[in-house]
Amino acid sequence: MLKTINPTQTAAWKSLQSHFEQVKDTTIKSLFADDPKRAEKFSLTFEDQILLDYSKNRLTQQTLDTLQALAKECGLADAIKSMFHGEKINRTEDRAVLHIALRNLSNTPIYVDGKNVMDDVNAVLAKMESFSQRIISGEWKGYSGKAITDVVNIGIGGSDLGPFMVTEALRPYKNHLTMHFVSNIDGTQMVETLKKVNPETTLFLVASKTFTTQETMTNAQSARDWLLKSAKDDKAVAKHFVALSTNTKEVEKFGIDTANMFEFWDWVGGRYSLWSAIGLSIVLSIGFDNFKQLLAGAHSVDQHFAHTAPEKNIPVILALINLWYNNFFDAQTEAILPYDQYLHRFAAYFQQGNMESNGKYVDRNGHKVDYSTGPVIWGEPGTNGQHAFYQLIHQGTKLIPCDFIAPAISHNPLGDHHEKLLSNFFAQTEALAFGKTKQDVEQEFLAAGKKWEDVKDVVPFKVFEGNRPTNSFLVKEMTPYTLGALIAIYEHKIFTQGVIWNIFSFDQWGVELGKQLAGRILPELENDESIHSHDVSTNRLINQYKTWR
Ligand SMILES: O=P(O)(O)OC[C@H]1O[C@@H](O)[C@@H](O)[C@@H](O)[C@@H]1O
Repeated sequence: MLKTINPTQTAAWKSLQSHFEQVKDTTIKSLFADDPKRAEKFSLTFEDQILLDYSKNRLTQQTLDTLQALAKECGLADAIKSMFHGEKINRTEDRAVLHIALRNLSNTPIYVDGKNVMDDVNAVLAKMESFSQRIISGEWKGYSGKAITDVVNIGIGGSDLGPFMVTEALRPYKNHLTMHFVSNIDGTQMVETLKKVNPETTLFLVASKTFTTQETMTNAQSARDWLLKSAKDDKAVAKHFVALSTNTKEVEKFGIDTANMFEFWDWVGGRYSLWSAIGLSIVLSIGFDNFKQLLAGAHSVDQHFAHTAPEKNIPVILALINLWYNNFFDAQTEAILPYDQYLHRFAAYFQQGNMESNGKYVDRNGHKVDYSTGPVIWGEPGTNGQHAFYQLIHQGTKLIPCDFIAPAISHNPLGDHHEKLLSNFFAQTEALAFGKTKQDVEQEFLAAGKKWEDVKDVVPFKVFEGNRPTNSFLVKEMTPYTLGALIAIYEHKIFTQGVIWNIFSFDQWGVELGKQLAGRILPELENDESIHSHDVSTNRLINQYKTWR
């Protein structure tokens, strides 16, 4: 089970506080000057596929050692064992946390309540394999006898972001099926999607762990109505709708045959579910063998996380580095910056992954914390971000630790595009770490033959103080395997931080209040009567809406 220690009360935290006072003004530049072997010491390679360089950070070996001592005092090693052994570490929902079982290709038994979950996991994987083969080969026919050409995944949050991110990231592995994702309750997304597809050849995947989520159920109902308008026979539903869910009863109620249901279980968190039946859109898009490679990459990282010494453990090190900025430098955000267009939803995916997991102010004792927990996660692919928000990262007043991710081998070697992309990837972390001094700026002006009088006023604006921390992930090639590994690295980083912050990373009560209030407001919108039941601001907004609509 997880310990319930306030991290700030540990001996290691106190050491970190005094250590912070000693090193807070040390620059990355001086750390490199003092140790020519720094890049070698502060980097790790995962299976000759991913090089993680974390040397461009504001930390010393002593920082890392003390952070490791903190993780130890907070019971990280036991917490990892608890998760892998299927203990109910999601205590507020009384559930185990076993996304690692979904990709447990070694098939070692994992028990929950005395039952080996691997039997069910393997059965659903086999069902996903045979179903996807029938769809991809064209053997499965729609109501009018035509093969499926388009797949629409209807889901939101964890039932959308993961499958969408991965199918985009693995486009080079795609088959002929066209994938669509509808998540928003805003009818616009469904209407625009339905314009692109033909009811005779479209398969809808209704993806919802609970099968009660308002957005998904409303979208699924509209899609069903749209299908039946053409098919004019309820029997068509069985040929065009499948469900990905944990809730058999609700699936039946919706009218989807449970033979067309792909099950998963309450020990799979929504934001950790792309490895489960929720990944069916991924399987349909890239085929089962590639999906299995995705699982294999994640499984390999699971083994690394569970069995590698903490000082060589990639997710642990990443967790500690960002905790250092979050809790000692008071950094509020972290940017994820993939230099890979295919990863354009990677930051959005981990926005949910991280913020829904560690955005908590109540600790595992039920008390309000007096330290900072999960950061704001954001990011966009490079080089687009460089021409938008990097100004603030380079010269703003906020400290923003950044993760840079790039593949060495491009799937699209067009002219010298990839060299140009990668030159930017390398240049940015160098610029952020080492900056540009006043002397450099002056030298540059002199070399360009400028007169000192003409340029001296502009010098301060051209100085980069540097010392902005980054991690670099250089991935050999973005394959299903390496992508699976990369996602699992981030998942376990989030887990590690949650353990140390003494919070529950696998519930999400913070999403409930808004849902509850929307449920109360919806019937109030049915007529044009003036509303007085809320605070004055909300009343006014509702009443203005009623006059304008
Ligand atoms: O998969 P379903 O049950 O539709 O949930 C979709 C999403 O709903 C939200 O409210 C959150 O709870 C997310 O964690 C979840 O991924």
